[in-house]
Amino acid sequence: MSVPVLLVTGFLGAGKTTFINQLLQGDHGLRIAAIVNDFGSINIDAKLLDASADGVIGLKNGCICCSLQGDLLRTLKIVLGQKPSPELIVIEASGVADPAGIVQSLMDPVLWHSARLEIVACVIDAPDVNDRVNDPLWQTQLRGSDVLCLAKTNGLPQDAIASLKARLAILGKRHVFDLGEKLPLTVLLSGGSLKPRDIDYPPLTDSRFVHLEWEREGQISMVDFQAVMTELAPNLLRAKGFLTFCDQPKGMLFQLVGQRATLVGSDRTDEGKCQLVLIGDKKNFDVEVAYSLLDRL
Ligand SMILES: Nc1nc2c(ncn2[C@@H]2O[C@H](COP(=O)(O)OP(=O)(O)OP(=O)(O)O)[C@@H](O)[C@H]2O)c(=O)[nH]1
Repeated sequence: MSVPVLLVTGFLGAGKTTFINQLLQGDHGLRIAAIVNDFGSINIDAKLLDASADGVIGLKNGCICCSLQGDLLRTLKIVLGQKPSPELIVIEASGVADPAGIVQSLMDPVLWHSARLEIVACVIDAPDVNDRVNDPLWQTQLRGSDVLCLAKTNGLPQDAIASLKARLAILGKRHVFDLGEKLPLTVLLSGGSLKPRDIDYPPLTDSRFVHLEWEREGQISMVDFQAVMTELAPNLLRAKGFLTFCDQPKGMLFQLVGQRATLVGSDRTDEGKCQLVLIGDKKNFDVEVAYSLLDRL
């Protein structure tokens, strides 16, 4: 029998990993396998996904919408060969991916017999919509999806959420869910087209992003790190990493989306090691400058 595939897309930092973790922890009773695509070579998202998934496989060093299409198909075959086999496969696209490229790969007629694309869900950072609405990649991700899932609605008034849903409906998206309402998986899956589909536009090849990966053995100073990030943040779209700070007993997970940064204790850090990924727009993020600042830490 063919295993349904849920493809989760959405802009950098929209909330895809958080959403998938909620799915993995849900009481649906399904065996779910997750495939996660990190833009760089450091597999941060795979580490953040809940260990309860029936196998989390990270695909790194490229994007499954273009350079890693072959890897995606090979990985799906491995996942499908697991015993017992998964009842749902969730694929998390990287935040720079055009879902059309991934959908194209999944339309492979041989694969379709064993894994069928059920639905493409786009996670939207609700408070961020005004800043993103004219971004061509954001628009492409929206257009290539069957359902939209609004993340980060906690703290937004109900009428703001309702008007956002109405606005997205005008863009042709009838199925807009608020993730704050703890969406049942069955409801989400029922929003799909449930049949193979054609792509009616060429996938976007977006090379406007640059990223930097920085690793360091040993601890760093929190004050110095905050100073570096304060300098870099205005030119970043996304940053995430596991860090170990002097005088802190535990490693920490650092997340930056736009100008919102968080630092929380984490068990998933590698002992005594720092790993950081920064992503920005080529126009204003200077990787060399960023490296030189980080290397002073
Ligand atoms: N307040 C709040 N924060 C959220 C919510 N969802 C995600 N976040 C935060 O937003 C940041 C990014 O979340 P992720 O789930 O890693 O986003 P992502 O889309 O997987 O990010 P990339 O894959 O790196 O593009 C993290 O700091 C999350 O804790 C939410 O519903 N509410």
